[in-house]
Amino acid sequence: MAKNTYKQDEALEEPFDIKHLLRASSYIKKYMKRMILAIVLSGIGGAFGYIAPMIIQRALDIAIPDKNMQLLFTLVGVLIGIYVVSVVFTTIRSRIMVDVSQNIIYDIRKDLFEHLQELPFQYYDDRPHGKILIRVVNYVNSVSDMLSNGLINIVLECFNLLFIVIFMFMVDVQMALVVLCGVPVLAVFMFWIKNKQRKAWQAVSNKNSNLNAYLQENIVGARITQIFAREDENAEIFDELSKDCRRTWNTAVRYSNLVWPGIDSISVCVRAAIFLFGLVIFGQGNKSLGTIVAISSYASYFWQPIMNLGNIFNNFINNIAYLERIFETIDEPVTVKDAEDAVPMPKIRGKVTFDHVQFAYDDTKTILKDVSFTVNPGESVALVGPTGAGKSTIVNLISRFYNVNGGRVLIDDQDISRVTIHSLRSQMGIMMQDSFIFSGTIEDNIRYGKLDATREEIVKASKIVCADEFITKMKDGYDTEVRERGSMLSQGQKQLISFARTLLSDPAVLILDEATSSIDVQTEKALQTGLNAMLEGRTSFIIAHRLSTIRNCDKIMYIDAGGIMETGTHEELMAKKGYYYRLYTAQLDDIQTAG
Ligand SMILES: Nc1ncnc2c1ncn2[C@@H]1O[C@H](COP(=O)(O)OP(=O)(O)OP(=O)(O)O)[C@@H](O)[C@H]1O
Repeated sequence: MAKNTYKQDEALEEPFDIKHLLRASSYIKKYMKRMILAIVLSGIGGAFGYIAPMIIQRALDIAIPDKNMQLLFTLVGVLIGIYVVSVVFTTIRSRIMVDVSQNIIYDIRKDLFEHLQELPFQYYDDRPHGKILIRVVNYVNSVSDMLSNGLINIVLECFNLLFIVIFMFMVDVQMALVVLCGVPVLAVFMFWIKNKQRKAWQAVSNKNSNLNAYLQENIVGARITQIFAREDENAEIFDELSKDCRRTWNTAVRYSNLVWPGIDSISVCVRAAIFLFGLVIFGQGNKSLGTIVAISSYASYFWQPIMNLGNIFNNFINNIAYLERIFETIDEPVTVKDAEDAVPMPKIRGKVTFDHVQFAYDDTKTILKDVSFTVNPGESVALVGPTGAGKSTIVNLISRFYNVNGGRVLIDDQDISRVTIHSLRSQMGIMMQDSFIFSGTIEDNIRYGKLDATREEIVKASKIVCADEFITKMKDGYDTEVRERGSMLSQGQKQLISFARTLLSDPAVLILDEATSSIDVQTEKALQTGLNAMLEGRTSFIIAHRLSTIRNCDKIMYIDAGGIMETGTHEELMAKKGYYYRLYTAQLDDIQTAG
């Protein structure tokens, strides 16, 4: 997906490209045997069904006029037998196909999800998440139906058509030709209506995708909407997007509603022609009543497969576009990935070096220009500076969430682009300002840091970071269910849980990006002991706007204008009376004024 917003339709009207279908065949290969069995069962069931009009013809032309009851009962028995076989075979086929289709959905979703998990931050920065969701949920459903039922139905409908034509010719060649005269008329009508229908349904799909993107954005931003009382404006946008959905849906349904009346009209004309030709033009008495009834039945069957093939063709065109979108996502380059000769990162001691690092998120602006520094194992470093200076960018590069554009980031003198990402990140503890809480219990959330941790280890970590006190006050303690995103917890509580989670993972390098911003001063003071215990023996990078919290760090780096403007301890930088001094005193002044 190119960069996109909820206001932009996705390009779905692609020229039919067989390569997507060929690629998709990898998803159906392992279910081929079952699909062939389904085709055979349906073929047999269908063929049996088409014998019925011939049996009725015999009943009307022979058994009833001759009053041959034995023949009549035999024919009725055969009819019932045909019906039973058709039903049994069709039911088995349906079961097989439901199973195959669900397996294909599972396989494609698995590939998509695994890939989405590997995609770099940048991918998610550039796209509405609602549109990513619609690919994984709706498009995959639709495509899997095409790959399973769609492909089988093409084969079956072609067989159906063939059977019907053969049986019609077996009943009467002249009358069969009369029926076939309706085909060109039907073909023109189908071509016109299906083209309209396809475009109309693509528009529906696009508008739904836009609505989904906007809805998702609004659910996440519901609090901000209410804070800024933006409900009316948002409702208006939502209203417009909903109207687009309604309008496109109505148009699509209007075309769909034209299909059956159109086909019915052609079918009625053909059947009228059957009676006209059968009873008048070919001469009275030349065609038996049974022949006319049988041909008329076949003629009514005849349109169904043609109509179904038209629908399948339409679905194919739409689904090929969906397939392309799915493959586009699967092919989205994982720009941050293991090098081919990547080796596992040995146990980290904690020396972190930036060696002439250059970095830009995009072509518009260089964020870090030739940044170099070294942090020794066990040192704590605070990154300070104005907003947007590049502090978070620096810590994101240490964990290799982005690749550097120039220079190297080294840990223990090892270039981190040469080690496996998993071995690197699994030794890092990263705490962001927005502490993400998953649905589940508090214990589950803390255990996220170490999946095999015991309850004792969890409680111990919580005690160190001062989370135990508020957790044990809750009715169910560590077993308290926190709803999605931890909506029942305060920001500070979420951060404390996050601290416990990080401590449990026992990282060699610790990154705290505004991690204590939501914790009240009192708790922060209490937490400081825990925090000190946490920092002990680990290299740590701390970003904090509240400068009082980083005074004791071994080193403070003042970041601005794409580089490090000052480095030193709190005392050194205060004595220097430079950038840090001004920032610190300004903050002190603010506190005193507020006090
Ligand atoms: N995903 C992104 N894509 C493009 N530009 C980005 C992205 N993330 C950050 N930036 C830009 O990079 C610059 C540095 O951002 P960064 O988040 O590192 O600043 P910061 O010093 O941590 O700021 P703050 O103190 O406000 O958190 C900013 O100008 C920001 O606009």
